[in-house]
Amino acid sequence: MGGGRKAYSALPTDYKLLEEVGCGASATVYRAIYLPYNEVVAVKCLDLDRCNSNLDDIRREAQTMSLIDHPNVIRAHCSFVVERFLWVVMPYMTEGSCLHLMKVAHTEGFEEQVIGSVLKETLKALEYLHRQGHIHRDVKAGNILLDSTGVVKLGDFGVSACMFDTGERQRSRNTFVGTPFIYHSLCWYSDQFILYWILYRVDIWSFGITALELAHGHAPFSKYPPMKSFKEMVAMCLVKDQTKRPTAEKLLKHSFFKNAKPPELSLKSILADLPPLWERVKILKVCEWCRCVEDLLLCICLYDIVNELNNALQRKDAAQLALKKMPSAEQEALSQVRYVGILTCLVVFVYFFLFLAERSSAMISFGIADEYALVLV
Ligand SMILES: Nc1ncnc2c1ncn2[C@@H]1O[C@H](COP(=O)(O)OP(=O)(O)OP(=O)(O)O)[C@@H](O)[C@H]1O
Repeated sequence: MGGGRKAYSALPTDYKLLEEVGCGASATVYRAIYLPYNEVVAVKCLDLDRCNSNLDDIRREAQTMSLIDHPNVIRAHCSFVVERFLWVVMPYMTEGSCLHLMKVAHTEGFEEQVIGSVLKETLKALEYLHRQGHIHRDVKAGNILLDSTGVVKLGDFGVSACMFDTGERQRSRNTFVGTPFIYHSLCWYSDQFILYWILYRVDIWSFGITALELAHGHAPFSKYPPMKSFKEMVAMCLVKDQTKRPTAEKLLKHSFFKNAKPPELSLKSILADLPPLWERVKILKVCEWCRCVEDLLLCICLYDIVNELNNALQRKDAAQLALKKMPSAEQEALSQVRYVGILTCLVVFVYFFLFLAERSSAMISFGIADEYALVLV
């Protein structure tokens, strides 16, 4: 590897996998030690059996990822196949993704200052990628990684996104991502340039959605009334007509980013007093498990209620047969009482269901808060 970059070997025995620090649709990410340098790295293990792309496509994407050279974009040190997994070795980002952080400790989203810094760094990454002819296509809070010194990097570029792409999307990825430099020069001389010009703006749309994601729960336009510039910036990204969306370069000049603090200052507030990343992953897993148990209990409850209603109806039918001998006024009164009973049951059932549905959606935040308190104790 040239350009003064450190070389990393493709020997799995040179890496000691430690704790799991993240899990995506097709991959698990581990904190690891690269033994020859005694350096902490992240190893993303992609399950090739769960991927749609062939190995050559995946290799090419990983190679593209290793050509990236920008402080705000995660670059792969190297990648190689180990049994049915592709290992992608990359710098370890001690605080994980923004999504992760929000789930564990900022369920209401981040404050304006933090959002401004994180988004500005992300935008710098996008501006670089677009200038190089790349389209990220998977901009989201789960792919914005942070470290304890306030470094922000856009991750997951060109590897996991391609895994599930098929048809047009896959073709366009191969065209625009697989051969960026040649393509970039060629497209200046062809109609395809127009296509490229439009396509990269999908990243701007996702960027707008990511901005809302980071502010989620904040009701961003109410809790912080002065966020007018934020609102305006997001609205610019979420214009339906792609040609009217701004470029990353233009967005960077927006007043919302002009006032953004450097991340090493603003991120301190959200990173303070948290357990290490791998502990947080465990907490989230426990919460996920609790949610599954709650769902299971809900199913059992519903099953019992439906069973009970069924039995009640059967009892009613049996009683009606017996009542045929009774005088009609008495029959009427009794059946009215039964109908009221069944109706009450149904109303209780609906209320109970709504209550549990609401609880189970709120559960993850409460669960995390409780678990987190336990860890801190
Ligand atoms: N270099 C890294 N350092 C530290 N943590 C990481 C690193 N890369 C990924 N992670 C953590 O692992 C999680 C899963 O990573 P991955 O890239 O597979 O996730 P994803 O993009 O959220 O999933 P998907 O592939 O389904 O889109 C991330 O959300 C992040 O918390």
